[in-house]
Amino acid sequence: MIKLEHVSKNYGRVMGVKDVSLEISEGEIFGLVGPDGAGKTTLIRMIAGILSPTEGEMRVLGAVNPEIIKEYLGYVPQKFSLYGELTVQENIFLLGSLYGQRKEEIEERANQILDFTKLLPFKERLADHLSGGMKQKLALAAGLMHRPKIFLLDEPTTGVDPVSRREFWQMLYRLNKDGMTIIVSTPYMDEAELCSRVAFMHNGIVADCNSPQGLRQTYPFRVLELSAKDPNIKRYLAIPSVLECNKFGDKYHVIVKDRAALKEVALTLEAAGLVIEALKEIPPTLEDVFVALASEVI
Ligand SMILES: Nc1ncnc2c1ncn2[C@@H]1O[C@H](COP(=O)(O)OP(=O)(O)OP(=O)(O)O)[C@@H](O)[C@H]1O
Repeated sequence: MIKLEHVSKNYGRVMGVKDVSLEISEGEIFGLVGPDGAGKTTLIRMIAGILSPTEGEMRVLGAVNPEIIKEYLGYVPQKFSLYGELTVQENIFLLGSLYGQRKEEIEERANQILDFTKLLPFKERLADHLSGGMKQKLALAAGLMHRPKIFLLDEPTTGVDPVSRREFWQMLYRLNKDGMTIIVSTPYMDEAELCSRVAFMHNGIVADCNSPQGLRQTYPFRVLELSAKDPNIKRYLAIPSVLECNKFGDKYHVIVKDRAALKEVALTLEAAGLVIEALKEIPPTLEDVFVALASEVI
């Protein structure tokens, strides 16, 4: 459905995206994750036809012409870009008219999507007076106006409260169930878990791309979860069998090569006089995988 072959984008001397080849199939919820500046926005904007690649080729449903591609796509940008001084309904109506839809068609579609996004009771409210979560729903509604086949969303839930985030994802799931292909960038690991496949971006490249389960299964190391209260834990664990030690909430994830390291870690910490509250092997989380990909140890 979407095919990128050796796509690159440079902004003068800065490479936003480097030699990315990807295929996204119909019906996927395809996630893009990666640290700030990894190239996610650049990639999404190229697929959306807003930016042109400096190199490489991109096809969306067989088309290469951005003007044709735009017809198939809905796009929710990272920053709210609708009119704050217009009401919810006026924003939607305006978009409908920009797409050249007839008045009755606009009204019918606006009612459908405002109902779907639960914005109907707020249709007379100025966009500027909506909460962060509702603004994102309005952006989603706006992107749906022309019935796109593919929906691109750039960090749509960043800064949105957890309840609104869940509601937003329920909407994405319903759209996907009705046949829409979704490409979404997110900084949240729980959202990455909800995708059919995830591409992890780093310094403009796609470092890995697989299902969340596949990413965890191919992770080559073991993860030890450690609970111990000492600010110097990382320093004590500067031993050959420990590859990395990362803080996860109030615990640590100690990344080791093999199971034998568990004993060595315990002995090292005990020798340093540390009280270990808990130390056990756990399956790797997506975050473990991404941390390793970002530090280029896998
Ligand atoms: N218009 C621009 N001019 C120059 N450099 C840019 C421009 N847009 C992006 N970049 C650079 O390209 C790289 C990729 O940026 P991009 O915004 O695509 O990353 P990102 O993963 O979306 O990060 P974020 O989540 O912070 O937006 C970064 O180094 C960024 O500074």
